[in-house]
Amino acid sequence: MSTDPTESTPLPILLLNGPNLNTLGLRQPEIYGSDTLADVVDLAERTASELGYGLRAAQTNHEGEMIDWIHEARGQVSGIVINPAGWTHTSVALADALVIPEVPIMEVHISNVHKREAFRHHSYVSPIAAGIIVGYGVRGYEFAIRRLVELISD
Ligand SMILES: O=C1C[C@@](O)(C(=O)O)C[C@@H](O)[C@@H]1O
Repeated sequence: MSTDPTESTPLPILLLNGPNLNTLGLRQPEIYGSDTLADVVDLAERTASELGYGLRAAQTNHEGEMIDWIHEARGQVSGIVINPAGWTHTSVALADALVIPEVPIMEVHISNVHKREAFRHHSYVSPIAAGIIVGYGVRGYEFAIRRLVELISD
């Protein structure tokens, strides 16, 4: 990475986690593992920082709050990594919102949703995502940030 002080700092990456992901580590560890949301944010911060980016992270159980944050992200972030959790499979409104910031979106699922119930096989977010990382456990967040930075740099 260049250390030229005249070079401007890139806009941060936004990491968004949807409903119930605040309970990571407790919730169905046989599916989601034992890492907590704090561990995920720590991993994401370290990965972003290694690549020269700051990270803003937020989690909510309230769909309208998530949509407001996505609107506010327009012009403020370089790209978005999102695990939409249950809204993946239900929310046209979330997918509509994610187009508004006009930045690359990476969709992450900790579990392999395609190995699970049929209702988890469809995602409203995937058609607008630049890429999807599924079934790599929480390391998927790291891979998503690495890919996001490649996309931003292109
Ligand atoms: O809450 C979640 C988490 C999830 O997005 C995942 O990370 O594997 C998969 C979704 O089906 C589920 O509703």
